[in-house]
Amino acid sequence: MAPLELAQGSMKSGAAGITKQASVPSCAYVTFLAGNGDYVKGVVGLAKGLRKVKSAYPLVVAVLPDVPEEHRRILESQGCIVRQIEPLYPPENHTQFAMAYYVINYSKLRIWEFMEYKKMIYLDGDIQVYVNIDELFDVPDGNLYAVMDCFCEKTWSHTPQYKIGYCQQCPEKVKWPIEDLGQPPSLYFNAGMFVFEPSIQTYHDLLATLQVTTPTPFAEQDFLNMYFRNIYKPIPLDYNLVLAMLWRHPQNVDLQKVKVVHYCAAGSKPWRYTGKEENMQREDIKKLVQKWWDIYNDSSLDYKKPDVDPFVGALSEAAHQLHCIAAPSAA
Ligand SMILES: O=c1ccn([C@@H]2O[C@H](COP(=O)(O)OP(=O)(O)O)[C@@H](O)[C@H]2O)c(=O)[nH]1
Ligand SMILES: OC[C@H]1O[C@H](O[C@@H]2[C@@H](O)[C@H](O)[C@@H](O)[C@H](O)[C@@H]2O)[C@H](O)[C@@H](O)[C@H]1O
Ligand SMILES: [Mn+2]
Repeated sequence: MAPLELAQGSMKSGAAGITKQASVPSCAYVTFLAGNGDYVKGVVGLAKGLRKVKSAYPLVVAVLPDVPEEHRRILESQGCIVRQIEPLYPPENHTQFAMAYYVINYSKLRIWEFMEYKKMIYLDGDIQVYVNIDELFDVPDGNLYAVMDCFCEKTWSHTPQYKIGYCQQCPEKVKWPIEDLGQPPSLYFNAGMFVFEPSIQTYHDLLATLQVTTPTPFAEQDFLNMYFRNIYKPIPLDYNLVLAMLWRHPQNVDLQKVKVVHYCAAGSKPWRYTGKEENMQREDIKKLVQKWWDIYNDSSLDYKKPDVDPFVGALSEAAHQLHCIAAPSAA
């Protein structure tokens, strides 16, 4: 039998007996799930999509307490690591969110507390990964990486940029009138996908800052853009195709190169798709929705628990248990 390979960061015997080796923080994908509705289908699809592209990293699902046990079991049966988080709300205010349900999205901020991971890639549950993006775990530390959003949908009609027809996706088309409106808005990312580093200091500062920040229409997306404006680094839209780009900025999109699709346009959630909303009869939209369903319905992509020889399993469990025992003092 091949020599037993214990789990990384497990116990190694040393001259002075057992010495504890600190476990190395790893990386993971993380998504967010709230409620007992149908978004769980989005997360199952995401888990299967990451498996299809052979990602080397697990998918953690941060679930609010209102996610039912049955949905949690479904996610665990698909190989997800389910972690409950507590809801997080902005200060009381009469803000009109672009979508009323956006208020629950502030709970996403809890993922900064996932300290067992050195770097994580957050993905909305309405995102699908069609090409492996594990390379993003190798980006330099110290920044938040995400794709620039688009200001052209009606959801932006409350903003000055929408009113004058300015969008960061085509800044030359309508120049920002500095003399009238001052500096143009900072580069603004879509918060459906970002690469970040969990940090307990950042987490506590996020929560403290949230409590003294007036909520705005795009809820936690606006807040994250304000908070990380000095360390935000744009990455190519291939990593998060906000669907509206297909009709708002087709010149910026090459579907052959797109790796990640974000089904955030009204009516585009595949598990709710009826084709009735504006733009939903486009051939590219119909193809992308079908592409999502092909993965969701592909049983060959279901998680298969690895077979573990009972002896090996017991030994590795014992090693894991030992890992938690403090090394005897040298004295
Ligand atoms: O009822 C809900 C609403 C939102 N979400 C989660 O919050 C994310 C952000 O919401 P959504 O994607 O609908 O916002 P959009 O990107 O469409 O603006 C979703 O992808 C889900 O991961 C959820 O789990 N349940
Ligand atoms: O809670 C605010 C949400 O704001 C963002 O969605 C918006 C944004 O992308 C707009 O630019 C689009 O016009 C709109 O369709 C889309 O729904 C994030 O995708 C989502 O994760 C979440 O942060
Ligand atoms: Mn989304």
